[in-house]
Amino acid sequence: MRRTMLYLPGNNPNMLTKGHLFGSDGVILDLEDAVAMVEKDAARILVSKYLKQGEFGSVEVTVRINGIDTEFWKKDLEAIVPMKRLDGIRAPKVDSAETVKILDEEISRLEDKYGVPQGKLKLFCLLETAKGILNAYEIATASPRIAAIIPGGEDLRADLKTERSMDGTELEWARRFVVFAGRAAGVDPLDTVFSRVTDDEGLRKETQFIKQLGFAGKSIIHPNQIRIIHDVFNPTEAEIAKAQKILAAAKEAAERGQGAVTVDGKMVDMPVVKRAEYVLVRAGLA
Ligand SMILES: CC(C)(COP(=O)(O)OP(=O)(O)OC[C@H]1O[C@@H](n2cnc3c(N)ncnc32)[C@H](O)[C@@H]1OP(=O)(O)O)[C@@H](O)C(=O)NCCC(=O)NCCSC(=O)C[C@@](O)(CC(=O)O)C(=O)O
Ligand SMILES: [Mg+2]
Repeated sequence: MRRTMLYLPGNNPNMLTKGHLFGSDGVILDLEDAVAMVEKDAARILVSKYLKQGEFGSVEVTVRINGIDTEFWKKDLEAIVPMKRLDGIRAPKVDSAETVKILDEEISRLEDKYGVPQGKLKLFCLLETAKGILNAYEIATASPRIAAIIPGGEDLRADLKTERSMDGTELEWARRFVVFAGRAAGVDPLDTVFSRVTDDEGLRKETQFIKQLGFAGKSIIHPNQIRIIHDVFNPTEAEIAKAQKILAAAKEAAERGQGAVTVDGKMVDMPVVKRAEYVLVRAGLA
């Protein structure tokens, strides 16, 4: 599950040490925008050291490298690819399949060089420009490494020459498009960060909205955001009971040779069964 992926600034030993203890599904050790230019080299060394020696429990560990238009990205990859505890790479500002190919080739070269199984490292692509959003499907299908596509809301707002609103209207179309592209490609659509770290109600509302759109989870910047997002994504007891009732009724119907049946006055057919199964997957019961 990728309900929550917590950013840990790569130059902050305090956050790198305890970041995996808060209960998020993943952590993102950041070498890009959370790290000032003068700290880039120090952060790379620190992150590499944490991947080598640090304890991350069972969370999914990714590193956000710098963009391929910078002088840093190759050095970033060289420092992290050999490290056993790395599960994936979050690439910023991906705007075309060509960007994915460049990243893919370099990661493959380094996997070969360091004896890492080919394809072990997954790619999480941040789409942070209008061009990147429009190319979402070709990006999502550009390599078997792609695990997720993610709109980078803050950079995208800058590219769109708009501002952050309370309800995120300016991102609505991009979010819907990323969900369609991700689901069509069979990769996870993950949402961008919610920047108002003390606005719990705002976060809950936004999470309910993006879950309803079809996102699989959300990037986060503060540990306090984890509980709220899990609360929204985790099925309730009532949802679990309903899903179990639907699956039992559908099984009985199938045994009688019926494809559709009524449960509590509503039709249950194959798509409803699939959704019920997904509820149980999210509850960890399937
Ligand atoms: C916001 C703030 C400064 C607030 O700090 P404050 O210190 O005021 O918070 P407090 O409440 O006082 O912290 C209480 C205790 O929790 C600890 N604690 C807090 N945050 C923690 C954490 N993340 N990990 C572990 N520990 C944490 C803290 O160390 C303290 O521990 P202690 O001192 O021991 O009591 C802090 O959270 C923070 O730096 N966040 C990460 C920021 C970041 O990474 N930005 C870049 C990624 S986004 C981006 O790039 C946008 C994107 O590119 C992509 C996209 O959308 O995906 C786009 O374009 O959209
Ligand atoms: Mg960004």
